[in-house]
Amino acid sequence: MSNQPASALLSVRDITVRFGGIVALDCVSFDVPRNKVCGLIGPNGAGKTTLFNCLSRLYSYQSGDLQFDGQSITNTPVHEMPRIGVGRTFQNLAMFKTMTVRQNVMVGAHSCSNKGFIGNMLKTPSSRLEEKRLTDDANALMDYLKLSEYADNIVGDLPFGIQKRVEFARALAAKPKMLLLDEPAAGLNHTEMNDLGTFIRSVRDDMGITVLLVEHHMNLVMAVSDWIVVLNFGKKIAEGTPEEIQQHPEVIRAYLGDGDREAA
Ligand SMILES: Nc1ncnc2c1ncn2[C@@H]1O[C@H](COP(=O)(O)OP(=O)(O)OP(=O)(O)O)[C@@H](O)[C@H]1O
Repeated sequence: MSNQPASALLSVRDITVRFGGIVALDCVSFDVPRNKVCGLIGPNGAGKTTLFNCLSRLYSYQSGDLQFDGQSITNTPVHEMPRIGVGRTFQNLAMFKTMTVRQNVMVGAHSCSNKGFIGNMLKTPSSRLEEKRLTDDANALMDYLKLSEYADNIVGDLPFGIQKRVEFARALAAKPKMLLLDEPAAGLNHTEMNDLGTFIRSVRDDMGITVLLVEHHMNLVMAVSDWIVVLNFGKKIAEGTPEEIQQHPEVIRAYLGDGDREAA
């Protein structure tokens, strides 16, 4: 294996976000290397979701730049994000709950399709071919995520853990280069959490997808991350390997230190 550092797929450069008087992100910079799992952690209110929302282009930042695959995405509209290769899941599942599993996965697939509305409407030969390719890909993904038996079930009728897998399938159907996972372990039982760890690693290893993971379950973050970035009160306080982060004095203080602060 080469000793060269992996090139960054995402570069976060001096991002600052203010909400009135609150500085949610204060000049935050870090790189996410290609084909790695990067954990983004920090206590409540540290700025993790705000950063995810900047990356998804749901929030604007007052200063700084986000470079994805060598290009600034500062002016990229939110609807373009799937097409440039950024996929995302949400804390509160974002899906069409009255549609079937298959229909949800096809929505994800269509979000990166290059066939326009007119081509699809007129059913041109090339749009029919494209539709077949998307359907085949969706079937393969449902297979991969063990969802085939639920393909024609309404999503809202399925147990929570399966709905989560549908959300992953929908995000993966758009063939992202990077997947943003926002607290994917929330609400999962122990077995589902173990399956999630396996899934995150396989997304990296089998599909070559880079993952940025916001998660409060430290065991999961430490088990799956190649690199971890720590925020506290909107500032980056540390980054490193899971081993380095677990021993980092400022990280330990951030998680355990409220008592010290009050005592001071
Ligand atoms: N839309 C908003 N309007 C005003 N303040 C906001 C908004 N979004 C976030 N904030 C504030 O910005 C700060 C960072 O919040 P953020 O939700 O990004 O933290 P977080 O690390 O994701 O926290 P948690 O782990 O609790 O989800 C907090 O002080 C929060 O109250």
